[in-house]
Amino acid sequence: MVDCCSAFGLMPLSQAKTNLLDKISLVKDSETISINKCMQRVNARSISSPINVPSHNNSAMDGYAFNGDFSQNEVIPKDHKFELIGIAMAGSPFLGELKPGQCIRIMTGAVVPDSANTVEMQENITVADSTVQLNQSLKIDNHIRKAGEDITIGQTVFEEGHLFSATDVGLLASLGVENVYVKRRPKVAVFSTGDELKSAGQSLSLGDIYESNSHVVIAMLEKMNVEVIDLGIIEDDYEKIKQAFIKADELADAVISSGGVSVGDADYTKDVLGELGHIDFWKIAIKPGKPFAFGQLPNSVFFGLPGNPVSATVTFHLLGVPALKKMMGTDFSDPMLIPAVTTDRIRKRAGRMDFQRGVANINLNGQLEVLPLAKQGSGILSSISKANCYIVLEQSHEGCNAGEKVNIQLFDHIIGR
Ligand SMILES: Nc1nc2c(c(=O)[nH]1)N[C@H]1C(S)=C(S)[C@@H](COP(=O)(O)OP(=O)(O)OC[C@H]3O[C@@H](n4cnc5c(N)ncnc54)[C@H](O)[C@@H]3O)O[C@H]1N2
Ligand code: MOO
Repeated sequence: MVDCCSAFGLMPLSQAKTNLLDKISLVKDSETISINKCMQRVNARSISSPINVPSHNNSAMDGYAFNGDFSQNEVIPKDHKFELIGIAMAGSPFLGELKPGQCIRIMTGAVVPDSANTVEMQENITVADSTVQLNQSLKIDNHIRKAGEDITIGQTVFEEGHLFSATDVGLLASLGVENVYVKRRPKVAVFSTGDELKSAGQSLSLGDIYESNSHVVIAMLEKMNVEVIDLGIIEDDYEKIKQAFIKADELADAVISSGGVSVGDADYTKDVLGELGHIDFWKIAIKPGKPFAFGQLPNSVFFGLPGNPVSATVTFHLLGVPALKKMMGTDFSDPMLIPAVTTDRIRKRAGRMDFQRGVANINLNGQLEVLPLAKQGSGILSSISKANCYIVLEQSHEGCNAGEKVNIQLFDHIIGR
């Protein structure tokens, strides 16, 4: 049976995504870099811990470490007194041995000697001369951070394919790791097509607009930490667009253009793609973003984003991001769909899967709600700039009233940490 969309030449998003991802291969090379440069880079070799973290039992508080007699029951009673025999600072351990009934002064992070079996914070202690008295009863192992309780020596800390975050950099540093072996950054060439497109600083004649799609795409590519090759604005001229394709294909693993993928008289993108390479598909059953084109060039894969700014952003999010993540060698699974209640009526006709722009937040009842933004046109860049999520409406969805449940996808879950 032919579904409504393939009858009109529109491919369902899931099928488009599967087709596209099948054609994406992982960048081959890897390199060694400093951990300080590894944010948003993909780990190319599993990393195991060279040490225990923490490497020694240490105190979680400024206070006193005791050798308490826990043989009767597991609590030392309030008012119990200990003899104070020394001090342990972070970086200056106490090297003696505590006998039962003895204690030492200890600072947060200092080694708890093997001969101490519990720690109390100084607020719960009374000290007079060399005697330390408990203001409340004390349990064994209190406030001791055990060696290896976070990570044990030899434990795998990062699998191959892990995308490093800022806190991962800290974790690597805490293990004494200086360098990591990571996948090469994919090279991505970007250009925009259109006679009407001008750059900031240029004056606008009637019909001209300031070009924005490459700025959005490049900003998102930089967030993904891929290598960007900015080829600028190309006029609506078949030969010039062809030359841009050839140059981009020579330089990059992936080429992303915007504009010229519809049916207008100056929409040359897919014709050039067909001449130089192969069109895998064109037109998908989504709104916005229907005329997206995907194909292959001799050395690279090609993503033809539609010119309308919201359509370009949506198609980059839905298809460009997972493809590049796959190329980078990291997780490219779909971002979470989260149920939320719409605060307003949503209009939609059955046919295309719709990615409306919304603002999600937790209301006073603790419920996740989403406001569908009023202006949903595919040229309204300010709406997507205001939004923090997509309201994801399946192809057959026919709109709904305020108070009904819809699914959302948070932008932060799409483009990553
Ligand atoms: N007869 C039909 N016309 C259109 C259809 C259709 O199915 N039949 N589809 C519409 C849809 S949906 C979209 S989306 C657009 C996509 O068209 P193109 O990819 O060919 O894009 P352009 O025509 O070049 O531009 C569309 C629009 O976006 C502005 N634009 C283009 N590039 C940029 C840029 N880099 N920065 C900012 N704005 C840009 C451009 O000025 C136009 O206003 O086609 C519909 N038409
Ligand atoms: O798909 Mo177009 O992107 O609806 O404006």
